[in-house]
Amino acid sequence: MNDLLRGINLYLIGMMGAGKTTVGKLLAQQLGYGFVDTDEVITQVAGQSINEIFAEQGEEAFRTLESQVLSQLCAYQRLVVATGGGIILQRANWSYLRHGLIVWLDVSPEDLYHRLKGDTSRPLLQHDNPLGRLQEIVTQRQPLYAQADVKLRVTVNDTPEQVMNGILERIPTVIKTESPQPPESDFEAVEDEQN
Ligand SMILES: Nc1ncnc2c1ncn2[C@@H]1O[C@H](COP(=O)(O)OP(=O)(O)OP(=O)(O)O)[C@@H](O)[C@H]1O
Ligand SMILES: O=C(O)C1=C[C@@H](O)[C@@H](O)[C@H](O)C1
Ligand SMILES: [Mg+2]
Repeated sequence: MNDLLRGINLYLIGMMGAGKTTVGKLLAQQLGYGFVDTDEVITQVAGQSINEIFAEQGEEAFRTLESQVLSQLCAYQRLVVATGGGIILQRANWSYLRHGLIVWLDVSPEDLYHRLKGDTSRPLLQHDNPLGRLQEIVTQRQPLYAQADVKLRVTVNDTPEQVMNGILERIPTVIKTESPQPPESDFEAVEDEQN
């Protein structure tokens, strides 16, 4: 698999709660890659939680930080990057994501709700109807997530290990391999014609 990937980064995209952080860590371990979580880097750089950044600086400031962090990752190879759920919203981010292979973990709003109910760390879900909010956000973002190179539908029955294996199985089908060298005999035939 590492020969096929030739060090390119893997970017996991998808809704909050899709499993990008959970599966990303496993995938990095399996590939011997480094692991970076953009949400984690942002909270370290800002010295604030995501809730605090949204409340004190606003979502736009968060999106600016997110874009800066993502752009800097292009300088590195052999990374699995768990992105924030909204990373796909800014057009400029797509050129950074396209630096590597983009993998979408596609989870239904109902399954996301099941995973995240009671969670207070995602500011966009601090809502009186979190399931309705998830349904709205999924509907808005679906066409953007669908631009990924690898699209993996994940259901409640899929363990993080199964999701990781699903990603690894699909990579060979989407990697653009270098065109193979012609066999030795073809070179000889060309040389023969020239002589
Ligand atoms: N395949 C899975 N099966 C069961 N639970 C899972 C699976 N993937 C993730 N979870 C659980 O769902 C929750 C959210 O997962 P995680 O934090 O990895 O999502 P995320 O995509 O990184 O979300 P965010 O965009 O908010 O960072 C966690 O409690 C995690 O343990
Ligand atoms: O889907 C989103 O917009 C977000 C997802 C999380 O990963 C965080 O980046 C933040 O809570 C916003
Ligand atoms: Mg995450």
